[in-house]
Amino acid sequence: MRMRPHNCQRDYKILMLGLDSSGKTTILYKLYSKPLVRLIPNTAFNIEALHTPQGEHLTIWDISGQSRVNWQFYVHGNIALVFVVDSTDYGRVSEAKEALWWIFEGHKEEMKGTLMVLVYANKQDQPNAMTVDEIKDELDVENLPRGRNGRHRRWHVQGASALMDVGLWEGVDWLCAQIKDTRNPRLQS
Ligand SMILES: Nc1nc2c(ncn2[C@@H]2O[C@H](COP(=O)(O)OP(=O)(O)OP(=O)(O)O)[C@@H](O)[C@H]2O)c(=O)[nH]1
Ligand SMILES: [Mg+2]
Repeated sequence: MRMRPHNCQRDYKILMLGLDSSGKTTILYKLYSKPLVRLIPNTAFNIEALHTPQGEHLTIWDISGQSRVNWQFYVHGNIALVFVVDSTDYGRVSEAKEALWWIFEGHKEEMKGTLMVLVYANKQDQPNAMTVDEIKDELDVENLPRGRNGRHRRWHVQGASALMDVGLWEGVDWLCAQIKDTRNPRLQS
């Protein structure tokens, strides 16, 4: 059975980035290929809004990885970054790391409110895929710069196969749990 986010109650903007061909659009398509789906396609990006039966609302912006320069136009105002990696692409994993770090280091002001990083280690259906731990180490996710007021950014590397529809909702559910935590006054800093 699919896991669905069950604890998001407001509108949240979420940015999905990653190198070209990592699987972003496939992930988006799989996540929203349900009766709840509302699709707003565009040439450079896709936006999908999910309304769950409980009234939760996530808006995910899927930006093409082909021209990374364009990413700068979308980095502002996202509560979370979803970064997608092709786990089979050993030749470009260092480029993926460089891209991930550039998002944060090159856009400190715009990204300061982005408190969560969900990495999809995608294409796990392939036998030669790097593991979740390998992707975590290759991207050095643990050491990403801190957010607003030096606040620790929460991160999670989720093994996934967009093709087989595996791991995607687990990632979304993690995001929703983190978003819920940010509303918890005890955890505000
Ligand atoms: N084996 C496998 N292939 C996948 C998976 N996810 C995506 N693909 C394939 O990877 C290719 C690229 O997928 P896209 O979703 O178009 O990649 P993208 O990240 O949106 O690429 P850009 O829009 O160019 O930035 C397609 O041929 C997909 O079928 C997966 O989990 N496993
Ligand atoms: Mg795409």
